[in-house]
Amino acid sequence: MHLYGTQKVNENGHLQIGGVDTMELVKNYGTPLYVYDVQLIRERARSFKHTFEKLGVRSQVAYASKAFSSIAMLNLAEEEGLSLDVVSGGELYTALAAQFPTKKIHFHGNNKSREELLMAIEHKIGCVVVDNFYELDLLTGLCSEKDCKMDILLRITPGIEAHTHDYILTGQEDSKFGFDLQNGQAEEALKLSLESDHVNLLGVHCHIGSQIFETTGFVLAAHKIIDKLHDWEKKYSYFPSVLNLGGGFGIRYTEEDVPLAPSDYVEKIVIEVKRHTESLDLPMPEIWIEPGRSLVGEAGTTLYSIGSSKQVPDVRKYLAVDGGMSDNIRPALYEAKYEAALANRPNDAVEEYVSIAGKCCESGDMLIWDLPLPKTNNDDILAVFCTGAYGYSMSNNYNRIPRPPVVFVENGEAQLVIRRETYEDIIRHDLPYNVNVQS
Ligand SMILES: Cc1ncc(COP(=O)(O)O)c(C=O)c1O
Ligand SMILES: N[C@@H](CCCC[NH3+])C(=O)O
Repeated sequence: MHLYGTQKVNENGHLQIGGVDTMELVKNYGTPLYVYDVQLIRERARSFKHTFEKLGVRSQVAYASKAFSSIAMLNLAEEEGLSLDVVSGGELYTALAAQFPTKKIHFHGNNKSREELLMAIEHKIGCVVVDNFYELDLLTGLCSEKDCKMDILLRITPGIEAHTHDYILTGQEDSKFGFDLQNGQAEEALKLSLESDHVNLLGVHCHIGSQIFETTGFVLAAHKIIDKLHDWEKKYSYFPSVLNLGGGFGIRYTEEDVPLAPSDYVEKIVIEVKRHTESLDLPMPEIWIEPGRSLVGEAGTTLYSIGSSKQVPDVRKYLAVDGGMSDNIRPALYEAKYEAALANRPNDAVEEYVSIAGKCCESGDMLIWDLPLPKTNNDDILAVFCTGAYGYSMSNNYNRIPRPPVVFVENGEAQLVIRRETYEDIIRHDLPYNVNVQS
């Protein structure tokens, strides 16, 4: 069993996280339950930040809040000195509710609405990462109406195929995101931005995909962009102050995944960017990155109660838990793999292989295939590891299942930071249909 962060097997023989016995957590908060190891999140954030400091490079490390957005999480991000990437009015609203410093918020998205851009303008956020011509036109129009100027980055698609799942690739030419670097769109966007009195072009952005284990893709993207910036500097006498290389740094879900440490990703990429800019006699831009998964992924564990089981003779045994694709849709969506263990007796010997099913009415609602476990009973608690990124944030109410709560643990203390949804919450927005009422 691989233990993450502060996880250990304690004197009771139970899995402990952040100094708190997971059986205590189950007793106090029930299951399913998302548990976050706060110290591990802090360590990750510090590792990214300190590496930039060590290399003497001006930087911003923006937490990509799509990975897990909640007021408490954003409080933590602020405490650790991170900036913030939001991609919707809802994520921005959460940041405002958390009183996150607005100047450190970057607004992403490939189809920001007029209302969302107005929200960004009204709250004077740090910058908008402009994704397309429609948005550039909309934003300059709104800034003109409001008589203001917004700092922007242009999102560029560098034409890089990173090695990851097709659905989480974003840097290739045939992508819904960004201005294409090869076909002239990026240059056209640059010209329009430089001509506008209502946007201030801070620099360029690219994000090549997610769950990436090598630095080759990042370095290739940076090189392609810097080469183009070199041409543009000669043509337009413009060189950006910011190069944002996005997120996408991989984490360990299973033993098949061998990610680099955050410091290694940063160090390798920054050294290459420095080398390349120097070779072209260009200034070193400020480097921004946007890690999501790598800040929170390994810090999250989901605790489930074990319920029914079914033996398909000579094929497999299914073991069902009290959650599933409603709290972790990644296996169904990406065939994502996870490891798990019994939280109440993690060191017991393996006796069989079982496949962990969710409780949703969907054959594809399987969390883990062929998991080695001791023989289980209904008092057992299954801990699924590494669920901190895109677990809660992609959770849903399929089959009208309430979302589980989230607990932060640190230094032996547990704190509820998102409460469990109730059935009342589930019907909160429903209205009856009364055929006799015309409205
Ligand atoms: C623009 C942008 N930045 C950052 C991220 C965060 O990615 P990850 O969670 O893989 O670090 C994403 C999501 O893939 C993204 O689309
Ligand atoms: N949600 C995805 C990654 C997409 C990231 C957003 N661009 C995942 O769970 O892996």
